[in-house]
Amino acid sequence: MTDKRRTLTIAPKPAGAKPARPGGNPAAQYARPKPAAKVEKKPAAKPAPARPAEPVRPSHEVKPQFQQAFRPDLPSDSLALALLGAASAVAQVRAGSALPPALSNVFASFGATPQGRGAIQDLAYRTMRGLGRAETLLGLMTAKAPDVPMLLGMLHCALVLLDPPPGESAPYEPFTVVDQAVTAAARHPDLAHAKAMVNAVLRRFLRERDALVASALAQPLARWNYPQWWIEAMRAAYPRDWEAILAAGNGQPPLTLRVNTRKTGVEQYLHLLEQAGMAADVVGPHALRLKQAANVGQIPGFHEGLVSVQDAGAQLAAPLLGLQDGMRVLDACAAPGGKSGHILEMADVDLTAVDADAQRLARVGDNLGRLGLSATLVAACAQATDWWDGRPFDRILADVPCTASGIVRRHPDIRWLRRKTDSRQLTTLSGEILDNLWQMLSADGKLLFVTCSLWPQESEAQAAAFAARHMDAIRLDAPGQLLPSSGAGLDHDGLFYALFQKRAA
Ligand SMILES: C[S@@+](CC[C@H](N)C(=O)[O-])C[C@H]1O[C@@H](n2cnc3c(N)ncnc32)[C@H](O)[C@@H]1O
Repeated sequence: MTDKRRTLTIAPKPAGAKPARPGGNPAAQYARPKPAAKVEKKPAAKPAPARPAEPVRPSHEVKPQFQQAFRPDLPSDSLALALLGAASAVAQVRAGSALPPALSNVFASFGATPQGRGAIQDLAYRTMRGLGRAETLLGLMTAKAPDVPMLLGMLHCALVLLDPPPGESAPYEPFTVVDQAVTAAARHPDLAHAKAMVNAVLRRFLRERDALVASALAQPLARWNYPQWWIEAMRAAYPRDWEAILAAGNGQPPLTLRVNTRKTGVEQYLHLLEQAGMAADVVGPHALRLKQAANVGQIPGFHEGLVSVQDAGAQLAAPLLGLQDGMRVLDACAAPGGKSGHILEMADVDLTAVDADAQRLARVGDNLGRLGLSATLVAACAQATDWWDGRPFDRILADVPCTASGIVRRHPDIRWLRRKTDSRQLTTLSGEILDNLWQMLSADGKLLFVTCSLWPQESEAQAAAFAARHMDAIRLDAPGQLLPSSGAGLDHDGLFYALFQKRAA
């Protein structure tokens, strides 16, 4: 099967121009002809040393400009448009963007309707979860992966639809997927040349599905849908649990709510949900897992601040701090403010919320506003002191930046974006943050170190190294490494908690 590459048309040469000679300057053939002018004779200059001949760059070597934002004239609720939107988002992730901003770009450039957004988002997230398997299948059917990002994204998205994960039914009939993928390809400038290839690959997959899937599953990339280095690192870190951890990261995340006990109670809110026809399980002291996902607009009392969306594992942070009214509390990496809100719901404290990202920090203000709570917001780096007034804090929450390897079920793009070396850089930064914050803690005060990482170097090893550096740090009881789990009465992401108290002088 051949993937015919597009060639660029070369601008016509000006009439009368000499044919370009091999070895001439390729740019010269496009230069505007100089007006005829009197030429002043200069004394004869030394002949320039002969330059090595530069070959003319053939047109097929010129990288085409891809049009990932092109919106063809297709019905806004068609699967063809959803395939193109998702393919564009997937292509952006492969180029290094996180999925949420990639989707925002697609929605804006496509002028997507709410229904269209839902379809594009669903397909893009599915593809992130099944990318390793789709990539492996495509590799089995083509000699070389297509180098047009939209084409690659389109084939991955279509294969994910034709090949749902075990136990899940296919969301569309196979012939619909093939028909819509070919229609989409025909209407897009990056794909039109490969319309026949899209058709051939997808039909071949349908014909040879069993053999292709069996062959693909022999490869860890397809079996687990994570990069090879990630699989190996997880296996090394968790020799007993690595398979369950990888599988958990491929599951659908639940929608878990935190009940705002300043405004209502768990039983009372469960009743409100019931009245709205929504069933939920209790998965923590204030945590309710909805049985069916919903938009926040559909959640009773959300806009009035009765509840927030927060994973049950993340809901452990505020209670671990042992808060009391009147305390001075620092949330050092606060945005978007999930844990800040919980802290303020639990006690009347004077909260300072710091985050290095001013845009994300604004979301802390929005979230607290919805809950009817407030804090002092500071856009600053937690490893610096220039923002600190020198007054010690009674409690510090350090929910440090990390690789987020524990929340891949919510952010399935993370595994494809991270590099093996990211962890080392983030560990250095979080070590600096912890050391800096320690001096801001009062004697007897408590610092809670949190990550949403599963890599031990970011979590337990960091906590142990911190304790070794600070002889005045007493390590108190805390959950340590929580592996992602879901089940009856239990459902949380992978998080790490270490709690330290400063020895009184
Ligand atoms: C894990 S998130 C915090 C989540 C938050 N605690 C919550 O519960 O909603 C980490 C945050 O650290 C911020 N951050 C990254 N580097 C930072 C730094 N050097 N100083 C302060 N904040 C930083 C990021 O902008 C991000 O918002």
